[in-house]
Amino acid sequence: MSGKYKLLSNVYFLGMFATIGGMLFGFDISSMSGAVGTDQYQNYFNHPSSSLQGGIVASMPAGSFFGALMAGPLGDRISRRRTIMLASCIWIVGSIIQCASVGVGMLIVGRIINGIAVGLASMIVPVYQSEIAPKEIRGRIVSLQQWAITWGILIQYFIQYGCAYIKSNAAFRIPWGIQVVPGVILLAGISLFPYSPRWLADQDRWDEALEVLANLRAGGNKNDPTVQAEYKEIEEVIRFDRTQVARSYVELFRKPNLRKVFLGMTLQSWSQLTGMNVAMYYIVFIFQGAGYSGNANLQASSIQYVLNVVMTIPAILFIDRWGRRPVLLIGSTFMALWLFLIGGLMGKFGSPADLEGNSTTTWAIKDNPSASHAVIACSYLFVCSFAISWGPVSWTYPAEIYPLRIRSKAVSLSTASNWAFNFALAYAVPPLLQSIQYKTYYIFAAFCVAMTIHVFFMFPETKGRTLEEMEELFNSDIPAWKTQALPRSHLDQDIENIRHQNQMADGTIGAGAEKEEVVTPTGEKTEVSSQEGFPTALQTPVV
Ligand SMILES: OC[C@H]1O[C@](O)(CO)[C@@H](O)[C@@H]1O
Repeated sequence: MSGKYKLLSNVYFLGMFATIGGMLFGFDISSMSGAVGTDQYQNYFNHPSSSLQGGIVASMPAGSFFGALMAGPLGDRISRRRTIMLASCIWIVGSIIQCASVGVGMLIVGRIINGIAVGLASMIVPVYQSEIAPKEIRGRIVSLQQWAITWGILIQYFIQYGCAYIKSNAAFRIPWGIQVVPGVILLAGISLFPYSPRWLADQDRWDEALEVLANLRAGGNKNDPTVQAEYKEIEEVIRFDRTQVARSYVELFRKPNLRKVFLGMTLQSWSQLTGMNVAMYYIVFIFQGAGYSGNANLQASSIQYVLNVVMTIPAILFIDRWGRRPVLLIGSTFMALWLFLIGGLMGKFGSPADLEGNSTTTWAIKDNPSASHAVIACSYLFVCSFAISWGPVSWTYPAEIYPLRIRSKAVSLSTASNWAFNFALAYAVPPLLQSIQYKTYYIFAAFCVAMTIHVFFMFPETKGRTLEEMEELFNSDIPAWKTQALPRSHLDQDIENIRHQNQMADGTIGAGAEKEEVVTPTGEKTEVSSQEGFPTALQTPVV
């Protein structure tokens, strides 16, 4: 392979670059946070009422919901790669419309269009990443998506913060205009990227699939045992898939897919029900409740966005070693703890508050710096607990559990669930904070307890399995809490077999048919000649 294309076959580079799609998501989350507080914005749009402002904010997640649903069929039909290109184009158009808005109507149209782009990208980027990544680092590569989201939130927050100091009447437009830049970079970059090898194989473009796989895994060597074994597995699964029911949304809700589809959708819904986006959208209100105002509030908020970026890094580095289940379980247990503490501290040390010019914060801690600091500390710890766990895993898990024939549509549904709850909470939280004040945190804490129980009993461990093996894992009767200790992936054994066969063909080792013990899915032990290789992908070597 020519050196020029080296980068374009480096999984880290491809995975990292594709996450610019995730960055758009982050931009989207904080694209209003700074603008709404400026006089220029308020005067230009005639001081939108709070419900109109709510509509302006929520128009983006609403667009994203539909974008995520559209991404599934598009990803199958025009390819993952072209869907990312399409998302970039739509994003550029939406950003230009927002930046040039001459009224609320145009602003909302621009935000809906941007939302559609984000919905498309938020669904298809993790699918593309998971399909190009080898199983050993798949969790890490897909987690980059969440990292990019956190960067997007942070960068956009600071751009808006900075623009609030520019005296021009048009300053509030600058952050929306700047959004065009990542869209153009993503479009230009992705147009040079390879197609997903799994998508190519599914289109019967087998030679190209093998070529891309060889480039991604072995510097272009198609005979490399790793490439051969993975290619063989993809081929087996696609042939098997074709004997199954036709691909349609209806199939998603039938056995054996229903369980996986339900898990993917609930995982994404739970990730929103942790209350993390309350911390992202309404952090100013939380800190007002803790007794912070003005600049102190803005600085405290920015620390939280920085923590969100920093604490996603350990997840990226270690997710493939730690596994998905422990990370989810520990994350939600701690989040429940911090939320109960925030609610408890506010309940004990707070009192009804009538904050001038703000109708949302009706309960606050006054003149008790220790209690205020404790609430802020818990809120930071909450963000850290989310960033290291549910943030990345809520993307990794759905992108890896579905078979190819339904992957695109099923990830569409799980991503759309994220957006549906994102939208609902963006609306529901201000009135909740106003009416039941600090008790709102107890509701989210209770959700965190519920999700911990749900994960413990229902979510199998997926670390180190190939995408093709998931079928077997989810259809087995092994209880979820025992899946952590299952034997290693059979792909590793297949690779060893191919290597062994190659050595025999080379004459490097003797022709004696060594016997190896394997366990079939039904639990029987049997001896297989390693000379023959493993006849099907369904055997699991004894470890
Ligand atoms: O990092 C926080 C962000 O992460 C997400 O949950 C996506 O995984 C967003 O909804 C949220 O704003």
